[in-house]
Amino acid sequence: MNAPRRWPLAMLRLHLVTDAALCGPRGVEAVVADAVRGGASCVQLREKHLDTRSFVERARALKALLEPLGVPLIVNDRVDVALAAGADGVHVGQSDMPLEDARRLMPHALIGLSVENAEQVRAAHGLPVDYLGVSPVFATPSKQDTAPALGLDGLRALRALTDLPLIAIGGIDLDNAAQVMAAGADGLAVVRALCAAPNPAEAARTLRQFTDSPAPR
Ligand SMILES: Cc1ncc(COP(=O)(O)OP(=O)(O)O)c(N)n1
Ligand SMILES: Cc1ncsc1CCOP(=O)(O)O
Ligand SMILES: [Mg+2]
Repeated sequence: MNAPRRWPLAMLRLHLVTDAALCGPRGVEAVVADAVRGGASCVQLREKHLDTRSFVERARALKALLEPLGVPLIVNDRVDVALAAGADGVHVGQSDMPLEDARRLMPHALIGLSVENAEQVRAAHGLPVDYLGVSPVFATPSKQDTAPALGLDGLRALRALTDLPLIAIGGIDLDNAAQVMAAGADGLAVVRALCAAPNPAEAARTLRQFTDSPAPR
């Protein structure tokens, strides 16, 4: 049995995962502000190259931006950074801090876990997790070290194994978002579709149409 859901599904529908390089000269904060205005319902700060101090500063700045808007901030990989910045949660993968340790350190946080196959989905049963990030649905240039793409059939197969909220990630864009939702995702997580969008607010608005009115499965 998983713990009762503490975070409403509505908060998980459209998950912006940041990429500072793709945000470019606009900067991460401006892109996040724009995407949230369009309907991004949660933000994951993902920094693979920042030093710890800069990571904490960026997380604090985003938390200050998002708190008044009621949009949760999740930190990728780093429980210490999430705690220091007062973030709402953390996203951990299969090689990151074990989920149970993250939960012990952040008892009330929004905690997500990456899963790439059926074994990992089964192993997540009973863990104190709020959502599973299912990846990668499609091949993506945004992350190189992934398992082979699941495809829509792979996503459907994982959907059949769990009632935990499934947030699909990897190669999701405006053209395939409807199919991904129809294959059983509860929400979408995207990097390029928002960080590289000429108009992140408009892109978020369009993606929200797919997450909020999914085609029948
Ligand atoms: C929502 C979501 N799902 C999956 C991931 C991938 O996490 P992980 O496997 O730990 O890989 P990195 O993002 O740390 O490179 C994610 N970040 N978000
Ligand atoms: C962080 C991450 N985890 C699995 S795939 C991925 C990158 C997704 O990026 P994009 O939405 O640009 O394909
Ligand atoms: Mg990770």
